[in-house]
This record gives sequence, structure tokens and C-alpha cells, in this order.
Amino acid sequence: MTEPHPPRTTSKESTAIAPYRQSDAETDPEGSGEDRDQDRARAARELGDALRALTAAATSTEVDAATLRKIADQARDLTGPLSAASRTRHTAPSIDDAKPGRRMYNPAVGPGNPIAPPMRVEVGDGVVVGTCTLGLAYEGPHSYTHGGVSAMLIDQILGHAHAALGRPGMTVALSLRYRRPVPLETPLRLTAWVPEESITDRRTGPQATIATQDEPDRVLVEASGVFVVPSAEQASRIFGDSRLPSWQRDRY
Ligand SMILES: CCCCCCCC(=O)SCCNC(=O)CCNC(=O)[C@H](O)C(C)(C)COP(=O)(O)OP(=O)(O)OC[C@H]1O[C@@H](n2cnc3c(N)ncnc32)[C@H](O)[C@@H]1OP(=O)(O)O
Repeated sequence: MTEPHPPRTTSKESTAIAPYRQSDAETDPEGSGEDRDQDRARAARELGDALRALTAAATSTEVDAATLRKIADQARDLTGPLSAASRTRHTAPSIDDAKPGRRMYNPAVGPGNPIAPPMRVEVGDGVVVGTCTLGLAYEGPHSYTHGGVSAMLIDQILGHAHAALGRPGMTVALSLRYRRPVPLETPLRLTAWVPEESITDRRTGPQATIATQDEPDRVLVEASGVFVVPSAEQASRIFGDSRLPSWQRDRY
């Protein structure tokens, strides 16, 4: 693996994949402008926050069995009203449909998804930075992050680095080296970039690191990926013509 530090600058002009501006909605899935579904999006985020807090409490609690069972009963009662109107895997969330690029329920960055930390992503000039703090729900070794959770966050940040150069793509290869354990309850900083020489018409080879925000140069995890923009035929085969919102169909 090459030196795990991002370049200071990256020339996007000479890349083969056409430059495109990653919308605010992609880096801030809640979005900020006028939106016919703004209130529902805010409510989805409130529910995500509440369920994250519940999950954090449920994975750190030491209360007795009777209390656990009482809470389990109450939690089961919450499912019915939510299931009154649901989507399947073949339909995009209506909240996402209302704002191009929004992924409210993405498991890494979606504020409406209780299993998402959620990681906050900012796209800079040649470097993409993700920030989050992981609680006990993400524990692998005691007091440290599960390796699969690190891989998920890495996959996401690599995907943003790829998308910042052109069209969103899919991961076809992912390689990680876990150099040091990633601490829980500690602000983290993920950094991703795309080396110029790894860029072709459809493919990039982005790299990323995880560090703490206090020690951004002390690499805990380093990774590289290969991202491919599916051809129109591949996108149609994978997603089907009617399953994607129009903004997403148009970009593959
Ligand atoms: C902003 C949003 C961020 C989101 C980040 C999250 C990203 C994800 O998690 S995506 C989900 C996980 N990934 C997947 O499910 C993808 C599954 N794979 C597939 O469906 C297919 O591999 C697919 C359609 C992407 C590509 O089709 P496939 O037939 O494999 O590739 P093909 O079209 O022949 O080749 C495409 C290019 O990729 C290259 N390639 C394919 N596999 C690899 C690999 N393992 N390593 C290196 N290069 C590869 C090929 O060499 C080719 O390069 P080039 O065009 O330069 O010759």
C-alpha cells in the first residue's frame, strides 16, 4: 500500500471522469433549501436521533432483566404505527425522491437511519473528510470499534472521493490495513482522496485513512478501493429502469 497521506492538492481538470459538483444534499443528506417534504425529513431525522439514543442506552445499560423486558414490550409497540405505510427494497424512500442526492437512510451517513453514526462528510479541494464519534453500539474488541464498522465508513468515504470527480460509482474492490485499534467515544476523522494515476474513464482507485481528530496524522486504519461507474446496461440490470429516482438514473 502506498503512503497513507492525502496530497495537499489534486488537479481535477486533467481527470478522465468529467468533473461534477457534489451537491450539498449529498454531503448533508437532510438538505438545507426549500423542500416540499422538509417537515417529513426533519421528523425522520428526529426519529433517527431518538432511536440512536435508545440504541446507545440499550447497548450500555446494566439494568435488571425486568426493566429490559418492560422496555422490550414498549419498543415492540412502536413498530406497528411505523409499518402502517412502508416501502420495499424496490422503491426509493420518498424523502430521497424529493431531494436529489439525499440518502436519509444510508447506514453510514443517513441521519434517519438509527444504525448510522451518522458520519458527516465534507468535500474539499481534492480531499474528502468524514467526521463522527462511535458509541458502544459499534464495539468490536472491548472499548474499540468493530473492524466491519470501520470498513463500512471507509467504503462510504472512498465512494464520496470517487463521486467528487464525476459520477457516483460502486465498490468493486476494497482493501484495509488495521494498524491500530479505533477508539470508541472519541471524535474520529476519515480522510479520502483519489491519486491522479488511478483515474480512468470509468474507474478510480481512491485511498483513505481513519485517525482521531486529536491526532490526525497518526493513522489507525488505511485503505484503498476500486470504484467503477456501471455502464448503462449494468445499471439497468442491477437497479432496473423504474427502481431509481430519475436524478439517479440520469447519472449512471
Ligand atoms: C457518494 C455515494 C458513496 C457510496 C459509497 C458506497 C459504495 C458501495 O457500497 S457500492 C456496493 C458494493 N458494491 C457492489 O455491490 C458492486 C458489485 N459489483 C458489480 O455489480 C459489478 O462488478 C459492476 C457492475 C460494478 C462492474 O461490472 P464488472 O463486470 O465486474 O466490471 P467490468 O464492467 O467488466 O469492468 C469495469 C472496470 O472495473 C475494473 N474492475 C472490475 N473489478 C475489479 C477489481 N476487483 N479490481 C480492480 N479493477 C476491477 C475492470 O478492470 C474495468 O476497468 P476498465 O474499464 O478500466 O477496463
